[in-house]
Amino acid sequence: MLGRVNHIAIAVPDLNVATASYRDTLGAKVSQAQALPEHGVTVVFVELENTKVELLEPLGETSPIAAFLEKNPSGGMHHICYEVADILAARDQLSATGARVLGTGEPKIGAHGKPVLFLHPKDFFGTLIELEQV
Ligand SMILES: CC[C@H](C(=O)O)C(=O)SCCNC(=O)CCNC(=O)[C@H](O)C(C)(C)COP(=O)(O)OP(=O)(O)OC[C@H]1O[C@@H](n2cnc3c(N)ncnc32)[C@H](O)[C@@H]1OP(=O)(O)O
Ligand SMILES: [Co+2]
Repeated sequence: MLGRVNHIAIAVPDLNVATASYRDTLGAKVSQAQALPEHGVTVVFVELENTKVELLEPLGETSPIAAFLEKNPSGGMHHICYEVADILAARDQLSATGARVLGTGEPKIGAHGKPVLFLHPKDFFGTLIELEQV
């Protein structure tokens, strides 16, 4: 079911500080910040040769990363995003095994303009998984 790692996400308390650190200290290529109100986050992508790192800052009162940052105030690794060829087939296959698909269960359009879904971290060894259809 799984294809490539599309990105690894890090929740950060201050996106400007984190972006400057990746750009100026680590010498990485970084994207412009993108606000995604439907997802409750603002994102910057760090573009690497073999994958991307997604820096996430909470946006709005009901951000899904707010509780995570309360528990990890200096930030932390938040999720890993795997590519899948058919997100609805992946969802149905996973649901049949008892894995919890988060939210309504219907894919939303993610930061790359493609359908995404999230799987509960308690079902995958403490790691929140995002699936992105490519
Ligand atoms: C789509 C735009 C962009 C993109 O790439 O295109 C993004 O990636 S947006 C990313 C932000 N969106 C999401 O994270 C959506 C999915 N997340 C959720 O639905 C929630 O955050 C959820 C269900 C993972 C946790 O929410 P909840 O309100 O239940 O928070 P709790 O603090 O009560 O957590 C319950 C339990 O899970 C542990 N937990 C929470 N988050 C994580 C995590 N990121 N990694 C590992 N574990 C996590 C938390 O510690 C609690 O454990 P407990 O043992 O009970 O303390
Ligand atoms: Co993501």
